Order: sequence, then structure tokens, then C-alpha cells
Amino acid sequence: MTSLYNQAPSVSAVFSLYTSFSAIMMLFRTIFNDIVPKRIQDYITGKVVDFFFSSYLPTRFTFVIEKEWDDSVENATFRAAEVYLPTLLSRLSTGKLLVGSSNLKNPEAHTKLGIPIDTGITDEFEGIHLEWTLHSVETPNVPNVKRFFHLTCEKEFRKKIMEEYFTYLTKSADSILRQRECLKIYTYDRQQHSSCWLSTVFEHHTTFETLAIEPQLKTTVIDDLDAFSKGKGFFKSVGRAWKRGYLLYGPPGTGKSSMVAAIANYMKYDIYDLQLQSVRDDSELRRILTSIANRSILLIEDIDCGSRKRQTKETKEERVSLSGLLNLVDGLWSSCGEERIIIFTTNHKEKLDPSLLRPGRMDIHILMDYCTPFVFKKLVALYLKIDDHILFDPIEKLVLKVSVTPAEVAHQLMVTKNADIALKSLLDLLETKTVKEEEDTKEIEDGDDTRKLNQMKKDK
Ligand SMILES: Nc1ncnc2c1ncn2[C@@H]1O[C@H](COP(=O)(O)OP(=O)(O)OP(=O)(O)O)[C@@H](O)[C@H]1O
Repeated sequence: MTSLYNQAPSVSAVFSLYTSFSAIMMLFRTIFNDIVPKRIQDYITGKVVDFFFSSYLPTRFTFVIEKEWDDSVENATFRAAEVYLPTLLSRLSTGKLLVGSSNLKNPEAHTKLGIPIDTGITDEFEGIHLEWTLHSVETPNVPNVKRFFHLTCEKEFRKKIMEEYFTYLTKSADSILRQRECLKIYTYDRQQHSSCWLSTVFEHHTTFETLAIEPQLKTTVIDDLDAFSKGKGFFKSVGRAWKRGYLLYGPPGTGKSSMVAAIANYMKYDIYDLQLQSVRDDSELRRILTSIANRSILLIEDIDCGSRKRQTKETKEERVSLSGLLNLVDGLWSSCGEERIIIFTTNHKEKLDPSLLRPGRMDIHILMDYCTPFVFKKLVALYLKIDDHILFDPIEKLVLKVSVTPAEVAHQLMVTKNADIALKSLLDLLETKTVKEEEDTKEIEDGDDTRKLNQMKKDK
């Protein structure tokens, strides 16, 4: 007992040991804080905490990726996941996959794949194991179910996932979309509670090969589109948003919609078809604009007859203002997103507000005009598969004389596969039009003569 008591350290020895230990710790802390860089400090601290406390703390981390970001704005990360995940077929947890047919008429059309609700799918990124699951919940008073992905990983990798994996995801989805064959057309569905874009498969097969336009116009448009798609660096270097605006104008039936289809098919861009009349006000227009995906066409047809005002039942005027529209074309809102083409079409360019036509607003103004001899021959080659006929000469002469649209010509050429009959019916149409136009001109001249006569009588 005595010897034990003698071996125990004295209070003063313990105290001096404690003081020395504290001094060393303070010295260590000072060195650690002053000399070791902050990032290394964080790393070491994290490792120490993980070592001592990891068994008490959750080690998994889950990212929640909702379909809609804010009101009707589609979350681009959700969209990217929707595109990318079905390509990881072998990693589905349940062996289930959604399969949708895009085209009943074409059995060779590619089927669309999707992830079923509550199905897990795994991915590997630089050795990190990732688990994806798609969930859905119903919300009261909202017609559509809310869909969201859960992406779970080890907590220690969350920073890497945020900084690198999401970029990889977006890039992968982008390159998948660039190679796809099936485009979509979206229409804006305005509901009382939640408005959104509804999509369907875009099946307009017009390409620049089947669009009958003058060769020079075709070259101009294709060159412009090529320069645009390769122009990311250029647009950035000159401080401009990566977007392009086209105004297509001309009489009905001259191929404006067909030109839009050719552009979409050439660029492999989806189309967002917006009826301006269905937009409540500028703020809704702004929201719509931010909800459009990159690599897409925003199409506003018949911009002249949109009469940007509309009356509600309560006779309250609702409108998209001209400045809202101009902002959409070249203001700050138009700068959100990348690689976008805005196309306005109109049958009456002269009715448009001059501010919309000022240089720099829409990059290119394209006149879609009445049929020319070249366009006529191109249509005949397409529809009747011939490049010469005895009726070509009289038809070409009349095409130069009267206003006939490519749509009218195409309509006559579709009547039969027999070239003699089809061309004869086209010639008849042109002759009838010639007579009509001559009569109209005479009427106008007669009207002018009568007016002049009356004026002379008055003057006397
Ligand atoms: N340039 C063209 N090349 C080939 N086909 C054409 C051309 N223009 C018109 N057509 C034919 O006419 C139809 C109608 O043309 P389209 O809808 O593209 O004209 P539009 O100018 O957009 O008319 P609208 O102003 O009435 O909308 C097309 O489906 C196509 O078959």
C-alpha cells in the first residue's frame, strides 16, 4: 500500500505534465493554423472526424433532382438524367424498362426508353458508386404528378459529384441528343394552376433536300446554320449570347413552316411552338423563355396577327408588351440558355412594328416567295420524278407571269403520278390565274379612270 502510494505521481507533477501538454498542443495548433493551407487543414480535420465519428454519422448523401425547378421551368439536370440513364441498361436493379413507340406508321422508327418509377439504376463515375432512383408524388390541386430523381453516393464524394459528375451528365445527355433521330415539338399548355410545355414526336420530314427554294437561298441558310452551330467560341468572344434569330416572311403556302421543319431536321433541334396569344403577360413570357431547353428552336408563327392584346372574360386586358417581345429577341432574357434559334413567321411583314425589324433584332430576314421556274422544276422532280417535259416551257413562262405558291403547285402535282395529267392540270390552273389577274388589273385601271374622271369633273 505504501509502495503503491509512493509510485503514484504527485499533484504538482501531474499539473506540470498537463501544462507542458497544453503548451505543445497550443504550439501545434498555431503551426497548424498558420502554416498548413486551409484546404489541407479541412482535409485532415475531415479525416480525423471520419475516423473517430463515422460509425455515428450517416455516410450516405442524397441529391434530389426535381423535374420542375420553379413553376413551369424544366430542370435541365432532370432532363439530362432522363436522357442519359436509359443508356445504362445493364445497370437496372429490377430488369424493367419503359418502352414507348414514337411512330406507329414507321415500324423501323427507334423506340423511346424510360426509367420506371421506383426503379433503381446504378452508375460508376471515376470509381465512385452512384445509385439513381426515379420517384413520383401526387400533390393536391395539381393535375400532374411531381417527378424527381434521387441520386445517392458516399458522403465523402458529394463535392466531386457536384463539381464533376453533373457536368459529365449534362455533356453525355447533350451528345446523346445530338445523335438522336427523333425530334420533339412542344406546345405551351396554359392551365390555371400549372402551365407547362407538352411534347409530341415531330414528324415533319422536310429537309433542305426536299424543300424547293432557290439554290442561293439554300446555301445562305445552311452556311448560316453551320456557322452558328460551330460558333460558341465566336459568340462568346464578341460578347454575344449564342442564339440566332430568323424572320420568315411571305404569302401563305410559300413554305415558311416547311423551312422551319428543314432547319429543325438539319440542326436536330426540338421545336417549341409558342402561340403568343396564349401568353398572359411579360412575366409569363419570361418564365416560358427560361423553361426552354438548349439546342432548340423557339417558333412564334404569324407574329403579325398575334395582336399582342387579348381580352379575358372579365374584360381585363392582358398582354405581352412590345418591349417584352423585344427583350425576347435581343434583350437580357434572350441570353439565358445557349444554342437557341428564334424564328418568327409572318404573312405580312409590313404590319410588324418597325422596332422588330431594325438591324440586329432578327439576324436574317428570309423572303419565302411565289414559285419561280427553278422551284417549279424542283417540285416536279420531287413529286413526279422527271426533269423534262413538253409542258415545262409554257408552265415556266406562266410561273414568271402569275403569282402561284409552291403549295398550289405541289397540290396539282400530287393529284396523280401521271406526269401528262398532273402538268396539264397545273397549266390549266396557271391559265385560269392569268385570266383572273388580267381581269383584276383591268378592274383596277377602270376604277382609276373613273376616279380620275370624277376628279376632273369636280375640278371643273
Ligand atoms: N418551298 C416549298 N418546297 C416544298 N414544298 C412546299 C414549299 N412550300 C410549300 N410547300 C408545300 O405546301 C405545304 C404548305 O406549305 P407551308 O405550310 O410550309 O407554307 P407556309 O408559308 O408556312 O403557309 P402559312 O403561312 O399558311 O402557314 C407544305 O406542306 C408543302 O407540301
